Formats: sequence, structure tokens, C-alpha cells
Amino acid sequence: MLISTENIQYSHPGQAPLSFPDIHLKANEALLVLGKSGSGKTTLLNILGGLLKPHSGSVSIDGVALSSLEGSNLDLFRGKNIGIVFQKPHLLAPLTVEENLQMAHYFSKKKGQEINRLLDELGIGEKSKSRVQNLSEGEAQRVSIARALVNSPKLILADEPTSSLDDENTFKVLNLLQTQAKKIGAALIIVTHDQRVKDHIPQFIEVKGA
Ligand SMILES: Nc1ncnc2c1ncn2[C@@H]1O[C@H](COP(=O)(O)OP(=O)(O)OP(=O)(O)O)[C@@H](O)[C@H]1O
Repeated sequence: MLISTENIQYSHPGQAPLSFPDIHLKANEALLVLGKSGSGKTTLLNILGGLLKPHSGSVSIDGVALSSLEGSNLDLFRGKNIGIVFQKPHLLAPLTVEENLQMAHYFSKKKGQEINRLLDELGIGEKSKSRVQNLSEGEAQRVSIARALVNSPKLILADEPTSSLDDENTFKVLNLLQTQAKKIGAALIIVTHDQRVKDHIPQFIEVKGA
């Protein structure tokens, strides 16, 4: 298994504890995380990415228990092995597209994929020297996908990557994520409440909230 979880629970301050179904996913497989708004999907994704520590239960990625890593070791492990596409692109707006991706290489201390080829594959090659603040929302989203992929991670986590897109672009983004995940042999987990995504990825878990 590339990623396995067991009995994860998490409580936000003042909230009832959230329990999550176990995940067992191999390299090259894709899984959807479905659930109503507020059920805990983003919370789960943050736990899988090592951004939140579960209050109980465990997460193991490529045989490494996330609970065994702390601080800069956890950051380095995440940089090398996990690519995260956040709900809103967290990019450095004053920097160019290319510079944002170079930063990801720098922080992971990993060579990773060739930046300009990756941008070409995502259809934004001609934007590599543009500042992120001058991009459209859809372009910024593709840059955020490129940033998640640039270190060839073993696990790709995407939080609602299609929620603000029309049908045509939903298709395109799903295809990009799936094609790129296959190419680098990664496991892909997509959080969504977008019914359109279910037609493309059959495997899913459902988060039910507290
Ligand atoms: N930092 C926080 N402090 C307190 N409560 C929080 C915090 N973050 C999330 N919550 C609560 O935890 C629950 C789960 O939130 P989460 O964002 O994981 O849900 P979600 O399924 O991703 O929702 P959506 O589909 O609307 O993005 C919600 O009730 C939310 O209000």
C-alpha cells in the first residue's frame, strides 16, 4: 500500500470528534473522498498531508508512520513525497509561475520534473514568465497543480480541484491529474462534493461528519 490509515479521529476546538473511514490505496490508484459540506473532508486531507495531527489513529505513507516525523523532518518528507493541490491556490503572487515551481524544488531538496515541460503538458507553458498575480483563476489553478506535481510525489492530494470549474474544465483538470498521477506512478486522492467527478473515478470513501 502506498497509503494506509487506521481509525483516524480528530476534534476541532469546541466541536464533536470527527471519525474517518480507513483508507488503503496503492500506487497508481485513485480514490475520491466524498461527503457533505462541513463533514470533515478538508480536515481528513490535512491529516493525510501531515498538516494536522490526528488525535487518535495512524497514517502510514510508503511504509513511514507520519506520527514518527516532526518539524523539519516532516516538512522534508512532505516536500519529497506528497503533492497537495489546495482548495484555493496558495501561490506566491508577486513571483512568476516558474519561480513558484522552483521554490518547490528548493524546499524539497529534490530535482523533480523539468518545469517547462510540465507547464507545457498542463497547457500553461507560455505563462512560465508571468507573475501569478496576473493569471486567471483557471490558470492559477493549473499552476497550483503543476506545483503539486513538480517533485514527482508518491501521493497527490487535491482538495475540491473542480468546484469552481465548468464541465469542460472539470474534465480537463481531472484528466490532467489522472494522467500525471499515472505518469509518475503516484496514488491520487481527490476531495470533492462534485457529482461530476464520480463518473470518472469509481473508488470512493464517504466522510459522514461528527
Ligand atoms: N480550525 C477550525 N476550528 C474549529 N472548527 C473547525 C476548524 N476547521 C474546520 N472546523 C469545523 O470542522 C468541520 C469539518 O470542516 P472541514 O473543512 O473539514 O469540512 P469539509 O467537508 O471539507 O467542508 P466543505 O465541503 O464545506 O469544504 C466543520 O464543522 C467545520 O466548521
